[in-house]
Amino acid sequence: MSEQTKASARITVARDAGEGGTPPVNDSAFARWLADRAGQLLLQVRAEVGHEDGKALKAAGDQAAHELLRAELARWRPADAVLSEEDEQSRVAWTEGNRPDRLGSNRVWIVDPLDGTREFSEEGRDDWAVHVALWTADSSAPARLTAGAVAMPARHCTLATDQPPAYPPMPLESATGGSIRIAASRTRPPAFVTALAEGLGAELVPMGSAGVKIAAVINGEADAYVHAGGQYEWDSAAPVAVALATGLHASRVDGSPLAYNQADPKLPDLVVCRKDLAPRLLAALQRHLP
Ligand SMILES: Nc1ncnc2c1ncn2[C@@H]1O[C@H](COP(=O)(O)O)[C@@H](OP(=O)(O)O)[C@H]1O
Ligand SMILES: [Mg+2]
Repeated sequence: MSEQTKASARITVARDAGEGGTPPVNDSAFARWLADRAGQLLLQVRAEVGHEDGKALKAAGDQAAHELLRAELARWRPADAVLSEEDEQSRVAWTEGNRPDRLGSNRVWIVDPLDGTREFSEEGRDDWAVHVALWTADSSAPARLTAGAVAMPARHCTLATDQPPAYPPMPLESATGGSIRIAASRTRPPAFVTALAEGLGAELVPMGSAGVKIAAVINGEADAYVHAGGQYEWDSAAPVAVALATGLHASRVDGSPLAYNQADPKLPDLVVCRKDLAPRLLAALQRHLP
């Protein structure tokens, strides 16, 4: 047995032994419960596998969290469909006549078992998350996202729609120097983001994980999150569910609405910010769109 297989076996044993009890019936509370369980498992994987081989750690984390989410959703929400980053066919853009179950389902869990995989593999970094969202076809909720949870276990923090956080306060000029703080990917920021920030007199705040960046806007640590150039539904569904429940603005960078459980799961760009900032930011973004 290789060292990695041994580590995976130990983790599986520990996961099975770690009883999660009976989860809440309420979908939002269930999303929090599930994201927290996967988050705790990921901390365990990190501790057991170690950071020596980053690739092995990423693979072990992705797999362990994915399997836990899959198993618990099958056990506690057996009638619901699932769209998970780690499913083999998750990136397929489906066509009529060849449709996965989720496109005909009323309830679809959209999950990212480990968002910020790169940061998870880097020792000392805490900007990675577990995303669990529920999309329902007949929902009147914005973007039809009826539940969402973002667990950030290395930050000891989980944001979820069962207790939507308070709307972030306007930042004090004394704290920010009056400039807008835009959270952006530390490794794959949009090509235009430096020019966008210069045009707005804004400061860029690089971080890993879409969930952590949207959480930063929710917590008031940043004023906006801007992304373009590629992403999938699971990267944003859960944190956008919490941001919308909090009352924040979330849309595509051209201002059009975000839509989930689409035939093609690509959702390449988005902006999340306080409502007062949205008109100014969207107008500035217009100048950078093709
Ligand atoms: N250009 C791109 N194409 C596809 N996915 C992208 C992307 N830029 C960012 N992402 C995904 O968005 C998530 C947040 O990225 P970042 O930390 O760079 O902001 C990551 O998810 P995963 O970690 O789940 O793969 C990353 O893979
Ligand atoms: Mg992701």
